[in-house]
Amino acid sequence: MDRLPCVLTIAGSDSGGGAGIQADLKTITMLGGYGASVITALTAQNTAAVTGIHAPSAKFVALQLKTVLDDIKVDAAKTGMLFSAPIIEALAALLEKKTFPLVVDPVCVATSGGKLLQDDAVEAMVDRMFPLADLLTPNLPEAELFTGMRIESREDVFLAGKLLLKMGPKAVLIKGGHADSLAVTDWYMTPGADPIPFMQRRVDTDCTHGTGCTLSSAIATGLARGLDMGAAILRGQEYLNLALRSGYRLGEGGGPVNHLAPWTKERARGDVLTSVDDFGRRLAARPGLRDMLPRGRANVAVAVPFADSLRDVAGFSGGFITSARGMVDVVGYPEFGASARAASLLLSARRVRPELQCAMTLAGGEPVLGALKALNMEMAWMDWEGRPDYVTGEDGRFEEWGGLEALKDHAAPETVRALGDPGGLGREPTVYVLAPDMGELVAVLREIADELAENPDEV
Ligand SMILES: Nc1ncnc2c1ncn2[C@@H]1O[C@H](COP(=O)(O)OP(=O)(O)OP(=O)(O)O)[C@@H](O)[C@H]1O
Ligand SMILES: Cc1ncc(CO)c(N)n1
Repeated sequence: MDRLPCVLTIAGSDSGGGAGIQADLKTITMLGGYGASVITALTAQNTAAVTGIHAPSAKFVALQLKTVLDDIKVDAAKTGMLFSAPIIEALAALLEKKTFPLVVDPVCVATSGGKLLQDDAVEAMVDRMFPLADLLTPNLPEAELFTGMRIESREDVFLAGKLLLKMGPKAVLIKGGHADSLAVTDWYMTPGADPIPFMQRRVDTDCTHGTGCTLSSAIATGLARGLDMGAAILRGQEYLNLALRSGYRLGEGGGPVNHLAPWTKERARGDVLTSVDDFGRRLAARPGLRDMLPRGRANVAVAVPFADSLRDVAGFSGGFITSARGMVDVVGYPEFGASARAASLLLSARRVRPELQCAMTLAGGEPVLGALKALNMEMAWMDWEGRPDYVTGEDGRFEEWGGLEALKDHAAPETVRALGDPGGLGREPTVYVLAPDMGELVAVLREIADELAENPDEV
């Protein structure tokens, strides 16, 4: 086995497990690093509060660092909660000789409000730690504290960044998690260069315990793996965003981000392929589906949890084709990235309805429309005529744009069971049925088939 890149975290322990050393080690492991740790302080903490802090002597904290460095080759490190001036002094004296990149997350206050840096340690943090940082990652309140200025506008962020850079770090990332906007922008600044925005979509959640710790560890792991700073920040943000989207409530306070999210997603891939395969067999075994499927290609799209690209949605490599007798030919094999149209539609629908996991192409002619109506299944229509110029009919681009628009414009998007494409010159009208899981998709198709055949035993 090749050696894993070693990432050292120098931080406090969070007994609740969502932030601090615990978040750091989970992040480092998930992103392919080997995590070593120097514990600066123990916090008695849960999701709601920090109820106590117990710090070892500065000498013992330094002994942990010296002992790790004497034996283990560290490829990158991060600091988090450093707690007191003596601890900072003792660590800095050793870190001055470091040969690896260091990310300094100047943790001051827990998300739940507990103070994690003593007031008289602020100066030591600035004087001793900032000059050692390859990247400093303050959130907005921390940037305000260290610069002594109020940050209310983008210009203020840039000015604060300049002031922080003067304190010695090679680069600064001012995190925007605490600002109030649709996208979250973290501003990356280096001396003499224009600020660079790193944007992610804002996740509507209060499960943000440990976001800062997770991001700084993820960046350090990227650096340890040899990424440059820009790529390490981007990868770190992507990981954090997925972990935020799949966060969950653990106790009374803001829940933790889900560090395991990439693994959960990966593990689901096998199950999704199996379900696509089963679905194809069931469809192929049913005669009389002529009215249900379009004359051209149809496909099924099934997404893994937290899917965010076509690579996360499976279908059949060649889709479905109906023969003149109404038999379905399943073409090819289950594959991720296969069904461009149905998958693009599903991904866009999931932006409004994240619970949707499946979509399937049906014929858009009167029989199916009539059946949907008779079954009281709510439909929304995509607007081929109203599409902007850059939206072509290729590769699912229309479905990606049209599906989102149709759901966004609908008065009650949560009630929509199918999205219609009216078709046009050379385009066959189609309907995409939407479902939260495979069982539901099969049930809906059965209802439609029953309605079409007026025969309760079909499909
Ligand atoms: N709701 C959100 N949606 C998307 N990204 C977010 C959200 N909240 C925070 N982030 C991102 O999380 C990272 C940490 O930002 P934040 O400003 O919350 O740091 P922090 O306050 O140091 O974190 P901590 O809660 O661990 O103290 C940043 O990259 C930020 O953009
Ligand atoms: C130990 C520790 N470090 C950092 C944070 C910041 O979220 C926290 N809550 N607890």
